[in-house]
Amino acid sequence: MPNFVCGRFELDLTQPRIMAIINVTDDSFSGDGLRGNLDGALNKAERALAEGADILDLGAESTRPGSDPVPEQQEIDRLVPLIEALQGCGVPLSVDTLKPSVMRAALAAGADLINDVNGFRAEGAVEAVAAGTAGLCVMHMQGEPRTMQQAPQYANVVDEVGAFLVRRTEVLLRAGVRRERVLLDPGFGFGKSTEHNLALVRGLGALRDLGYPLLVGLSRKSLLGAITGKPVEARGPASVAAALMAVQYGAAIVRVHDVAPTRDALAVWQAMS
Ligand SMILES: Nc1nc2ncc(COP(=O)(O)OP(=O)(O)O)nc2c(=O)[nH]1
Repeated sequence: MPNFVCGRFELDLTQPRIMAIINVTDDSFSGDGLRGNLDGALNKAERALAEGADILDLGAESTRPGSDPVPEQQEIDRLVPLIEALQGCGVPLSVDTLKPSVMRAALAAGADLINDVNGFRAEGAVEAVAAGTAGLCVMHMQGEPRTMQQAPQYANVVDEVGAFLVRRTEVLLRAGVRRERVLLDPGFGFGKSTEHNLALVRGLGALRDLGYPLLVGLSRKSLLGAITGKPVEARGPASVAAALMAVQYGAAIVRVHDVAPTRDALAVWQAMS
């Protein structure tokens, strides 16, 4: 598998990688948002790096079910100082946004990866990222965060998610994006029922066969609450187990809140595989 190209970095994905979630939001579902608190976010980033994070994913707009959009200038004002402060941190800086103007501001500030939960569907999103070498995570979402969990429907969720990801990626490639810059993500919890999410976990191998590295985000999500009955703050062990299963099924990168336990679990997985 060729290295994943993301900005100033090339990531070797022959071993599973950890993307640490750094939310500077008001209302993230996991309650970990740092409300635009730059020092808090920097401390969290430093801890994630010390614990072995391979990528930092910076987000300033919650995309939890039922969430409302954040004004783009507020998103930019929260993200740009953080991106600038983390220059030179030694790992790729990912920015979790679906707004083209925020993508442009993030890239100008030095972001290495754009993580778009909307699959670069917004008007101008493809144009905002096509040039350059930033990594691009194409994620599937059915509907929009505000309403996506009301009644998600699929005839075959793995086939439909896969077809969407291929369509969006082909748009990027036609715009001149090199395939080594692309990650795919099925978007757990983004317009999916528990059954849909479980089918997608078991279907990760089929999505991996599309020919691009997979990014998977299951950490603390409602799927784990449905399985364990635990509230979001008690889903750490389930999140580690889910990350292991995702890697076992073919994920190249896991997006997590808790880096240290995930790092240990992946070390055990690698030693025993
Ligand atoms: N690529 C990708 N990006 C994502 N961004 C946000 C969330 C939601 O999780 P979180 O950031 O913890 O919550 P919130 O969006 O409420 O801040 N999940 C994903 C995901 O599964 N994949």
